Amino acid sequence: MNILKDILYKVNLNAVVGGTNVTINAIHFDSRKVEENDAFVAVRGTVFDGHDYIDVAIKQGAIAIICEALPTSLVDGVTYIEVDYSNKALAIMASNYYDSPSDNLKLVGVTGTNGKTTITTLLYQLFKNAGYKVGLLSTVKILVGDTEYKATHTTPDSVTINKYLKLMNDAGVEYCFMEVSSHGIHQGRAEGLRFEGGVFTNLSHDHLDYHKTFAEYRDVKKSFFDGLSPKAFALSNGDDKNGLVMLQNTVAKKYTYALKGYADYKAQILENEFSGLLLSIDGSEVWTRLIGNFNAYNVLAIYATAELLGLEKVEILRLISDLQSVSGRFQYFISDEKITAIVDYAHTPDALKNVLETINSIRTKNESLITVVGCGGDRDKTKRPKMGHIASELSTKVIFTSDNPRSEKPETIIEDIEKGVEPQNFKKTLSIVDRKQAIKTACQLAEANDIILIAGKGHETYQEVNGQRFDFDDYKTVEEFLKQLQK
Ligand SMILES: CC(=O)N[C@H]1[C@@H](OP(=O)(O)OP(=O)(O)OC[C@H]2O[C@@H](n3ccc(=O)[nH]c3=O)[C@H](O)[C@@H]2O)O[C@H](CO)[C@@H](O)[C@@H]1O[C@H](C)C(=O)N[C@@H](C)C(=O)N[C@H](CCC(=O)O)C(=O)O
Ligand SMILES: Nc1ncnc2c1ncn2[C@@H]1O[C@H](COP(=O)(O)OP(=O)(O)OP(=O)(O)O)[C@@H](O)[C@H]1O
Ligand SMILES: N[C@H](CCC[C@H](N)C(=O)O)C(=O)O
Ligand SMILES: [Mg+2]
Repeated sequence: MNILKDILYKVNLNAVVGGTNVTINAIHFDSRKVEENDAFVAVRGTVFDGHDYIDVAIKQGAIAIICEALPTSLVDGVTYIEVDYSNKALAIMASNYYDSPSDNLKLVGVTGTNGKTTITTLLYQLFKNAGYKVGLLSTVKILVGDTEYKATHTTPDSVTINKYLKLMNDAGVEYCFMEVSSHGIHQGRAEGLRFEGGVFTNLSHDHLDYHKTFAEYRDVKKSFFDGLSPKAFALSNGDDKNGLVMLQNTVAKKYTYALKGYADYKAQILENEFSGLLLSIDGSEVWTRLIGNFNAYNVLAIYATAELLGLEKVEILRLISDLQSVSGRFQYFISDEKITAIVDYAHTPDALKNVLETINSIRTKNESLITVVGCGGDRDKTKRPKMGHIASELSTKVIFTSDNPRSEKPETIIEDIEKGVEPQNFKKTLSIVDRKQAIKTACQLAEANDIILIAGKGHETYQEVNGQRFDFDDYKTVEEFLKQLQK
């Protein structure tokens, strides 16, 4: 669809100057990408204000400007549209432009602090193995059927989302599972999409640099459920303190899942080993390769979602037992020297605590747990001491190191982490700025039967320093060092 009038369908318009019966080539929110006959949507961001780039966009060929405040001088031949909230207008326009692609498949959004990638990726796997054509929008990658695209965000901008949903339509995709991040909700990236269902995982400390307070962070997540339609389902974690808050005002059909409290979908952990989890779900036993208590929640959420989407219970249980673990999520190997190396994406205090507690519940007293961990630069600083505290309290030894310092000084980030270490735990800790050296040291310290946890970067294959991404892969690095040590 490329007539401006049609692209603006369902957008709340405050003012229109100029004609809307014009043909638009593409929609952009970045002036630097605008070309002849495009529409430019001026968005107020965290650093810049798109309104300052309206003139630049017009010089580059924009023939329609969508903005929250009309410029004082208008250019002839350009159509100006004033809206309340550009981000929302952009998302609705993107959906119209790509012919409402979310109407043509069953889209399920997963939100919460941790577990989104795990749940969406495993739902993708499960539905694929059930014989359907499936799509995935995740932190790790975007999949349109079997075709893979690079992901730059957990939840991409609305134009990108709709572009991929359209590709999914063209490829005959029936189900799409997508991560819905709090930044994504707050910036309206998922506005205007038709969701078949929404899933809430859990809420714990993260992104308090962006959302300022925990209440604001919670309310942003909740607003995703508030926006679901009466035909959709809203599935929430009943054991999470904020699980029922998410369902408070939604008009969608409400369901809960829980291991502890009362819920529509219940599970119990029967066995929790390094090789996997034995669960009882809705009275049936099922074995899965996924490890740790927190994954019992993920598996239950997957089961409930598949059931709500219409799959047979017996079939779902069979498919769950076939699921392969997700890259960078509790990904582990055991070296010839019997050292276990685990790479995990735990980058929040709660995730780190869960992973360490899982390892501690499985390891014996004679086996040491050596943790290598850091915190991202230009991200929530208040989680740093918390992660330092948790890592040093729950490990035998800890090496603090760098994890995407971005524009910050890595030494300063490490100092912030160290502030959370209790005096009695200081002797357990070391700080090595270079992540490669930190991993090498962990390998040298480890003895047979010990466990090395490398947390925070999971699937990432880079280290981001001052706007540049250098190749770096936790899994490959630890694999190489443990091999070298064998010689
Ligand atoms: C903090 C944040 O979320 N920023 C996102 C936001 O950018 P911004 O608000 O900083 O934009 P800005 O640079 O201030 O610019 C404002 C507007 O002016 C425009 N502009 C700017 C300059 C110019 O010359 N011309 C021009 O038109 C920009 O295109 C933009 O539309 O909007 C951009 C477009 O959608 C995003 O790419 C960008 O993500 C940045 C790169 C980012 O790192 N985001 C992270 C924090 C993020 O979104 N993470 C979540 C996952 C979090 C989780 O773990 O749950 C995610 O979903 O990925
Ligand atoms: N249900 C869960 N509850 C708590 N922690 C979890 C849960 N699932 C996974 N984790 C932990 O959180 C880490 C990140 O998991 P995952 O990538 O699935 O989360 P995410 O929500 O997609 O994160 P992001 O916000 O970065 O996209 C895992 O490596 C694991 O340590
Ligand atoms: N989606 C999260 C990922 C954090 C991963 C960690 N390795 C880091 O760079 O802080 C973020 O952008 O905050
Ligand atoms: Mg994710």
